Amino acid sequence: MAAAERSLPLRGCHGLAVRALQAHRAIPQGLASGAIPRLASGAGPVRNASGGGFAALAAVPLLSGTSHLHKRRRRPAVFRCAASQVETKLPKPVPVILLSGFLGTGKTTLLRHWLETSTDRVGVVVNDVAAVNIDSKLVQQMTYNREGEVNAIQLQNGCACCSLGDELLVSIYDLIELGTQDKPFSKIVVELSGVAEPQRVKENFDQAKASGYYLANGFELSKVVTLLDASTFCEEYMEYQNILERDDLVDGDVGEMGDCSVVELLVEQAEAANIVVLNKTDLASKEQVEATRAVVKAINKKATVLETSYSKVALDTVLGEVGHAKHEHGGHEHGGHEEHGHDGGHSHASDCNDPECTDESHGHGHSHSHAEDCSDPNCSDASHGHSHSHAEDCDDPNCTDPSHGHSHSHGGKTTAEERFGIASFTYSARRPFSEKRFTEALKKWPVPKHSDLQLMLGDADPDTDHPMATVIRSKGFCWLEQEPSTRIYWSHAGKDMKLSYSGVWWGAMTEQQVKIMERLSPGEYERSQREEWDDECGDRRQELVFIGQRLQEEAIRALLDECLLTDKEMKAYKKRQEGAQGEWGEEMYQAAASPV
Ligand SMILES: Nc1nc2c(ncn2[C@@H]2O[C@H](COP(=O)(O)OP(=O)(O)OP(=O)(O)O)[C@@H](O)[C@H]2O)c(=O)[nH]1
Repeated sequence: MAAAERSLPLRGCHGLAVRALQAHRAIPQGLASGAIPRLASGAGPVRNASGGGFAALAAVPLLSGTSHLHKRRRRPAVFRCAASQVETKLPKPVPVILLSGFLGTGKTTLLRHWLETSTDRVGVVVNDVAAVNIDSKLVQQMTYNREGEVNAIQLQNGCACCSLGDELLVSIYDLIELGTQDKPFSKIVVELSGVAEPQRVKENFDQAKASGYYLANGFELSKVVTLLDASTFCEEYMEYQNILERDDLVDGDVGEMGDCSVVELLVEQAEAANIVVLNKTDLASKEQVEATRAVVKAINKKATVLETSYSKVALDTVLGEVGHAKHEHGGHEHGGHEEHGHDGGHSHASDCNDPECTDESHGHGHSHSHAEDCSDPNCSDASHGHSHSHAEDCDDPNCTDPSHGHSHSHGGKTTAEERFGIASFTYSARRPFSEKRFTEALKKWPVPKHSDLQLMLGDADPDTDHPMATVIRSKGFCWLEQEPSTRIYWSHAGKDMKLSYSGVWWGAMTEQQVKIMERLSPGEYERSQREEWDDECGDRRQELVFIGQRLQEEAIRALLDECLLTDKEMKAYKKRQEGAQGEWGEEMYQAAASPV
């Protein structure tokens, strides 16, 4: 084994768990090499070295935050038809679970747990606030469930307000279409970004359904699950109260108001949930967990509250917990679980005679068909046809109908930036960090740090003015001088930072190793070559996303740039690496080389 290379952990390449390896062995060949669905042709060239077109598709980003696919798919209003006209021909709607929670609360951990343990085929949409979707790169490896069936993953980056409108519907619609090519998905899980407001997403779904928008057919919103960090939630919630009481801040300092709004977002996410998961109980005291539970109950008394660490909540528990997502309207509420009757005192078959009611699940004796255009200029009922085509942009600034075209009109800002002052940027570089300077830079950052690596990160002399002090969440991959083959995962959320092994860079493998790993993670090598490759470094890189308020982007960039090897150091590094590539631990060979 090369001196610089530590033994390869059996946890696997690119985070692939041994369990996933076993699941993969059970995959029928025919399934792994299934036909490439029609959808693929619209998603750009899909090539797959392993011949597993379907599997490769699972790892291909079908949406990347731009609206090109959405624009291509927009059809004029004439294609819309009332739900009642097509209802009878549709198969059972696929339940959709919205997974929400503030930055770093454990959503991806939960999603990975579900994908690892699921015996059904699950469709996944991963939305991330930053331009680089780190979460999707972690989830993409979970291509197969325990039965060897292919899951499918769609990616979405960017503006929660806009892209979670009809682009989210497009993603779900595409997954449902994909399900018709093979075994349908038993459920679809949407991991919302940490700054998304689930209530807005629910409203978008409701409106799209009500309007009979074709993209909304085939699924139903089943649950909203919100994760909270039990170790930090209360403190943040209490801080909100304190700041509000301080007139000096409320009146004068708009910047500080941004801090208040983060808490508003936490509250909104808890409010919209059917199930609230108090996660990270291992980091919380008993009092913190109890206090969090009490606050959540005060915010949302109908939600079921679960406690766990490392997001160990069974998917079946979530699905079995309540029937349908909570619908609220007017003065009466359709409860999520025990109160859930979905009949607000009248049958759906009969007409509701509440003139104020806009709930599409009630019968209403409206005077025109949904297929026709409504000519009332003041009508805001999304279930009525309105006069502009989906192919065109709607210019009503107040319109929230997801079936209408809306250009991104935030002047380049996302809602997270506008409402909460939360921005993000990605730091990228193609040089390793000097271990010494990297360690020094992190030491002064005033958050507790953990590491699987042998780095001395203890926070001696923490600097409260550290450039990273305003970062709420940071994550991504890094490349260290002393770990030339190992992809290192950097994950920091609130008051916790960890560096862990995340497999081996593709660029550090021999040809034979690549072949073995491709069998475990079909399509991943190709994807990496397409998206992450550099002739000299392969996929080795620094790729770190920083999310926070009043981010000191320049200072963070300068700090990390300082950690990169200098030209002289780089020369010495390359010399050391010559001929150092390629040895694996025996156990890795044994696991990977077993017949599929
Ligand atoms: N100690 C501890 N760490 C946890 C727990 N759950 C998740 N983590 C860690 O917290 C970090 C963030 O977890 P993720 O699952 O990526 O969080 P997320 O909500 O998907 O993050 P964003 O998508 O960026 O909002 C990772 O380093 C996880 O390993 C937990 O219960 N206890």
